[in-house]
Amino acid sequence: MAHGELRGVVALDGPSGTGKSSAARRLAASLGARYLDTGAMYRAVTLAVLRAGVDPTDAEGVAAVARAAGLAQGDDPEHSTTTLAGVDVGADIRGPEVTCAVSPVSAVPSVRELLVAHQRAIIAAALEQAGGIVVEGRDIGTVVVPDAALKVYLTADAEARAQRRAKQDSDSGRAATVDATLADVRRRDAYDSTRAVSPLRPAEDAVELDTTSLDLAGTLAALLELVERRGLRVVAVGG
Ligand SMILES: Nc1ncnc2c1ncn2[C@@H]1O[C@H](COP(=O)(O)OP(=O)(O)OP(=O)(O)O)[C@@H](O)[C@H]1O
Ligand SMILES: Nc1ccn([C@@H]2O[C@H](COP(=O)(O)O)[C@@H](O)[C@H]2O)c(=O)n1
Repeated sequence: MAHGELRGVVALDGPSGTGKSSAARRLAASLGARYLDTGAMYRAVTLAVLRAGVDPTDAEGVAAVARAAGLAQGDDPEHSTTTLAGVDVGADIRGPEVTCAVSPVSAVPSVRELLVAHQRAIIAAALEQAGGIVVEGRDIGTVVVPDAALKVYLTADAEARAQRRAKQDSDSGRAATVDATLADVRRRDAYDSTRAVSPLRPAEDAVELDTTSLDLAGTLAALLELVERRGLRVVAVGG
């Protein structure tokens, strides 16, 4: 079904496993918009840190690696790419070592400064070229794009999120029990929401959407309705 085109920025924030990436990608694709996965950018810097043998809690070492990493993040919703010095790292950034170390790396203020500037540049170019972009992460509505046309904060019960993530891991050949995944989800959310800089929290003007009892199609439908209600969908003449 054609949904018309998005105008402006849709910011999707929320804890781990609430469906941000899946929903954001589909929303962008169905609205002819660009898509930015900011979590992939923090993951790529974390991969570079681990490869360099730097301690993820060593703020100065981490910042130096981030500056030299040569990170590039694509914004095509059908083919989201993440590269370091021109080499694709899309699969490597999803491994357990990166997932375990990404929160401390993301808490380093100079890493956030560097990546937020990078994200704003990608967003500005996308708005100029395509007119609309869906951006997902933890601080999009609060810090990266505080004037986003629509801010949505996705939530879901921790157990539902752990079940989704465990299924995703087992589908992609990574064994993980729901209990271990639940512990990981809780650990990461606690770290992300209590860090000093840009903690995970809903923007004051964000719409909260609980996806616990929704499937992906239901989440997408709810998002499309919010876009529609805000008047952010432009239908081409004759479309
Ligand atoms: N509403 C939903 N109902 C059922 N499963 C869902 C729903 N939304 C997402 N999923 C599934 O849950 C898993 C995690 O979703 P996704 O990666 O989009 O979450 P996320 O919020 O981006 O997580 P993270 O921040 O950790 O990257 C995926 O396998 C996805 O297909
Ligand atoms: N805007 C963001 C996005 C992500 N993070 C950190 O990256 C981690 C991985 O994110 P995923 O969405 O890929 O799971 C996340 O746990 C945060 O630590 C961030 O700080 N800000």
